Amino acid sequence: MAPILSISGLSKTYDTGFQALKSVSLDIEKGEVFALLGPNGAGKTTLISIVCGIVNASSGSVTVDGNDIVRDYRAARSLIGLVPQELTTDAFETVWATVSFSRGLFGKPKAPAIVEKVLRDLSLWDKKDNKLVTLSGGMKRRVLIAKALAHEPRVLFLDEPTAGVDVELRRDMWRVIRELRDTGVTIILTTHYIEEAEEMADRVGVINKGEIILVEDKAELMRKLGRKQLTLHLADPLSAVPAGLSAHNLELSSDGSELVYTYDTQGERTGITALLQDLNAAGIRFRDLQTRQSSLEEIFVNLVRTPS
Ligand SMILES: Nc1ncnc2c1ncn2[C@@H]1O[C@H](COP(=O)(O)OP(=O)(O)OP(=O)(O)O)[C@@H](O)[C@H]1O
Repeated sequence: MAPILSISGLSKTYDTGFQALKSVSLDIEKGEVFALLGPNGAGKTTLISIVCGIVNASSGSVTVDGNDIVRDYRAARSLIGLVPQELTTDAFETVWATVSFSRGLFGKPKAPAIVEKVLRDLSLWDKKDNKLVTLSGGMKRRVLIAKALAHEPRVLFLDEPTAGVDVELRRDMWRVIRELRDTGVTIILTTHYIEEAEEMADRVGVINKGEIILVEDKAELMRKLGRKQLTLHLADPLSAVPAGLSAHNLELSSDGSELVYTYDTQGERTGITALLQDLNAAGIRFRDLQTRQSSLEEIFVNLVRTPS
């Protein structure tokens, strides 16, 4: 299946001479949730702004469902919705008016039934006559999404959808985004919350200093780069790792009560069997054990860490 969004060799140098994007290529499949992760200033907003026609690229091309964003800009733009971070419309408008107006901006004919469906899907229907100023933060965020959906885009960009919101609202937003995905909308979200990517995404792309340094299926990424730790809770504390166990990659906790073994989930052998045999031979008994996989957070920090 052809990708719904295809970005090819995209570069951007701002007037200041700063190169914010360096030949970025990326294909987004229809119906997926793609999380673009990156530290501050990595180029996420620049990338989205180019695709949405807000910023011009210096070179490269982008197509949306086969429509070039420069040559066929009308067709391309009508397929895209953008949920910005902030609500900038008139605070004294009603929800209904502001969402209907957004549809008009794309030259689409009035369609009360579609606006109604969008508002109902986002649980905003009973707020339709409320002025924006009277809404809670969570409801305002929903209005932002409703505005971006009013012209029935097939690809929805969410720029930091949960920046600065509390945990409850974040979970609420995640549910809303999942429901949208279930209706067939392709979703691309930028975030610096690893938890968000881990929770929501089918695939993860990492951008750093204007370059895409990795694109991977999320589960595959965690499997590939993930390291696992096996913690053994000892029956009797040790003062040092016994010499007989020095061949294993072991660390002893400061109170001597736990041995931590780190291994690569990618390795042919984990080494756990040999470790357990050697522990037995050394007469070390343990009361309990647990394993822990690295989180996307740890993987991400390792990826973007500048070598010192
Ligand atoms: N109009 C502009 N003129 C010059 N430099 C710019 C302009 N807009 C952005 N930049 C620079 O380009 C780089 C990338 O910015 P961008 O906003 O795309 O990053 P980001 O990944 O979205 O960051 P954040 O997570 O902080 O939003 C930054 O160094 C920024 O200072």
